[in-house]
Amino acid sequence: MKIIRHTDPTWQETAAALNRRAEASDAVQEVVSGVIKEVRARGNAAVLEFTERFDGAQLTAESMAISQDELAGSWNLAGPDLLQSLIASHRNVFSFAQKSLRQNWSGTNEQGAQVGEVYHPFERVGCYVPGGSAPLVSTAIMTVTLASAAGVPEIVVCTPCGKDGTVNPGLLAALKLAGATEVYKIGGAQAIAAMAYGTETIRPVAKIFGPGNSFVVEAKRQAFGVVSIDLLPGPSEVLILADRTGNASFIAADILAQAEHGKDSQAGFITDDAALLDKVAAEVDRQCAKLSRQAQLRPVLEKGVFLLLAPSLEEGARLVNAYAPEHLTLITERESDILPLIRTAGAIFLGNDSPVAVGDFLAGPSHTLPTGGAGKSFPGLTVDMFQRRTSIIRLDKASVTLSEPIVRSFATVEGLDAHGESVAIRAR
Ligand SMILES: NC(=O)c1ccc[n+]([C@@H]2O[C@H](COP(=O)([O-])OP(=O)(O)OC[C@H]3O[C@@H](n4cnc5c(N)ncnc54)[C@H](O)[C@@H]3O)[C@@H](O)[C@H]2O)c1
Ligand SMILES: [Zn+2]
Repeated sequence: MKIIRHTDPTWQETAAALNRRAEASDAVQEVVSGVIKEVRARGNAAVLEFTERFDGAQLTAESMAISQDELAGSWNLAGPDLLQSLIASHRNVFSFAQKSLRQNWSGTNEQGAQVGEVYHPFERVGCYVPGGSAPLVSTAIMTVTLASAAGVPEIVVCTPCGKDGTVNPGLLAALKLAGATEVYKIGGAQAIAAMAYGTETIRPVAKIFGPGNSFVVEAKRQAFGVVSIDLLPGPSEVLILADRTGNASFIAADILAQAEHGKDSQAGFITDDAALLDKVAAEVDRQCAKLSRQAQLRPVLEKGVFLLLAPSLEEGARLVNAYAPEHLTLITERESDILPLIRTAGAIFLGNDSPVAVGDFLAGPSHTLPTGGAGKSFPGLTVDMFQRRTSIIRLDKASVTLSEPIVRSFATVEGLDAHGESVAIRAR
């Protein structure tokens, strides 16, 4: 763990380094553009080759698709305990999504023209569900459920398989419950390219959703334009901002829950209370010893965890905004002062009793959230991202007459006399 104090001589530089930008390394960009190029040119053959190279699985064009029977059968393999939990989580996520659906509306403008917005679900979307280091059963619920709630008829899912070519049955059960209509057991940049450009087996989608590792996220970024995308949800992270009212054991538990994701995940703790900082550091060490995923925890604790003593909670909030964390936990007796200052967090967890893990699995908002600083430009996944909006305009004689002089002056200055005439001809 890195410990940083505002009294350190290097404080300014360390604080400035927390101001992140979401960009993939040159190496990742290069690998991904190579994969996309191959998949565009050679379709299935390239997808299958990359699956063998990166996932160690030998698939064929037929075996890369999971049949509806296999999907339905997963329900019996998943076990009653997991099924109950999937159903509970799905209920919360579906009901949250229904509340944030956009509705059609229609009104009149100042000239009396009818104006409004109409929303339709996308016809065909792609959801990526990560599976490289763990089967992200929860991500199936947290993306596909929103597509279903928006009424998308064709929901394609790609998720990587293990070396033996299988996908965790619990993950398949979650996909079935959430409403996936096609599932392919491919992952990484090759899966994103297949959904964006299509192959002999996978018809292209209009928009791609869902989190993944740096290869997946970079592939979505490079496919943007051919398809639209939701956001850039990469390796998971948490930041905790607390004053003296923070519970050191709870805070340490959340840091460790984050660190066990392993690899590129990050956890930070910012406080204005020096005694709390020391207690949290001691608690992290104490609790870590009892956990099972030491291989994932140790490297993250070494490189990806920092504890920071800030001169004030306001300065802490400024650092939070610069960092733009995926998850922020805010614990303070001055919540009404500090909460309004936070502008870039993907999701905010309030108070000592709100573990991030409940947001990961159950609470209701999608856990698919911007990471790596992308929170400055992107919000987390919402159901309306599965709705395509269009606008409606209708005029009549009265409103066209009232609009005409205004159009004429724009047309004159822009030198577009046919525009002016197309309105005048109706107003006369
Ligand atoms: N931000 C969010 O909302 C959110 C939610 C859930 C998960 N996540 C993150 O998603 C990530 C999932 O990552 P993962 O790796 O477990 O699964 P993944 O499915 O995203 O990635 C696995 C794929 O990456 C490809 N790959 C691996 N190494 C490669 C290489 N060297 N070159 C090219 N391709 C390669 C492989 O094709 C493999 O199928 C985690 O970092 C997790 O934190 C984020
Ligand atoms: Zn998590």
